[in-house]
Amino acid sequence: MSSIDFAALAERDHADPLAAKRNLFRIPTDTIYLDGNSLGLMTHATATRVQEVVQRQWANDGIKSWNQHDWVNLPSLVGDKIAPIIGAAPGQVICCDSISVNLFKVLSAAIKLQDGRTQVVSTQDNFPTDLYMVQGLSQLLGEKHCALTTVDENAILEQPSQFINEHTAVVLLTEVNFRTGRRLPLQQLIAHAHAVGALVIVDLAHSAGAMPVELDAWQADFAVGCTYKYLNGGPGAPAFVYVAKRHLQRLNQPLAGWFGHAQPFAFDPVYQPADTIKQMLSGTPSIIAMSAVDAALDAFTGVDLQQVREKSIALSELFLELLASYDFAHAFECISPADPRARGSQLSFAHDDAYAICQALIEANVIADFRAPNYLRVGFTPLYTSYTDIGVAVERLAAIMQEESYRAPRFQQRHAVT
Ligand SMILES: Cc1ncc(COP(=O)(O)O)c(C=O)c1O
Ligand SMILES: Nc1c(O)cccc1C(=O)C[C@H](N)C(=O)O
Repeated sequence: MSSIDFAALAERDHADPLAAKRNLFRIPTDTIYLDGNSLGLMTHATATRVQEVVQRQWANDGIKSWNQHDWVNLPSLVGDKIAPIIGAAPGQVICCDSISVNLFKVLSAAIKLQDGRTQVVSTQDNFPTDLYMVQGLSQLLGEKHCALTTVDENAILEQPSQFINEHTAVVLLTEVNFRTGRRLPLQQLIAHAHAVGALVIVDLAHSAGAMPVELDAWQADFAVGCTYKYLNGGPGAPAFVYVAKRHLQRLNQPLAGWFGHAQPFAFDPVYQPADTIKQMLSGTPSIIAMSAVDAALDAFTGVDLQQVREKSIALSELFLELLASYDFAHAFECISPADPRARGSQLSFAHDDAYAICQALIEANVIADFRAPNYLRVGFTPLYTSYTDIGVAVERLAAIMQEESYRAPRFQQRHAVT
């Protein structure tokens, strides 16, 4: 048995320097949303902006809007808004396509820069699309030009020289593991890769907006990330890609589309890439979706990402502490690192009944998610998750576990998206 001290949690919310940011978001009624690591919530400003783009810009100004509302520069404007969140100086980030497509562009370009080296090293448990993109490129170019080696996360940390060495062309690392929430020490791994002449591509899907990221200071070569998780850009929102300034003049990305041309409206039959980050564009940007990202990013105005990180750690530690006070806690094996500095902004628990428990939580308006084979994930978004939220979530979880309501047949039925 346990009882949660909600007065103490309310005090922590009162003292929270980020508390006011919660008002910028549409929080579904009576809902504790712990899935911002998959799809962030919508801001009020986003809804207003999408209305504006659709009802006024497109409806009234039609094609004139490319100039009148600067639609044509939206990818780089949004890129420059994302840049400070990931520690990049202006001119190195652009918003476009998906992580998958952007990975294909930077992987191909990086391999080409390496002139002779062919090995791409990544982690076995990386998000599958990252590995698929290397496999696809390998099929296209042939194993002799691009070959994937996957390595266990522990092994890469314990013996970096064994896996990242003079044979390695590119190291592809996701900072935070989507399944376990484990955070890799990127700065250290980038330094090691550079010492042996390898280039590094970083996937920031679970980092951007959740913690400080210092791409320029770490000297990352390339990075990709999505805007639909902690940046709250909306379902399928366009992703971003970072190319370090030092590579911009000598890059050759293969999805050479007209928006990446030096002069798209010259309609030149011969491709001539822009010499700026715009060369990473391919086709026409999705303006409505990108406008949603643009508006959502305003929630980061004045935000200190160190404070975001501190609150993320405090929320996750609170979750663990409250959970531990219940008898049923022993059945939840936390597979995320015990040291909060080695985690992203989520906790993952292995439990034999994780799927049914997750469904029961969702029915109780605690939105968590499930990842195969038996992991329950809870994500913390410091801009809108409160300390009281954590108390309510654990209290509702306790009711589900104590009453064993998750055993009901309706919670066993699997959905297509989990
Ligand atoms: C680490 C990581 N990379 C890539 C993706 C997917 O990228 P996209 O669907 O934008 O191609 C995800 C989640 O969807 C992810 O967690
Ligand atoms: N991108 C997603 C989607 O289009 C549908 C459902 C979930 C997602 C996700 O973001 C999955 C996510 N990358 C994960 O960490 O599991």
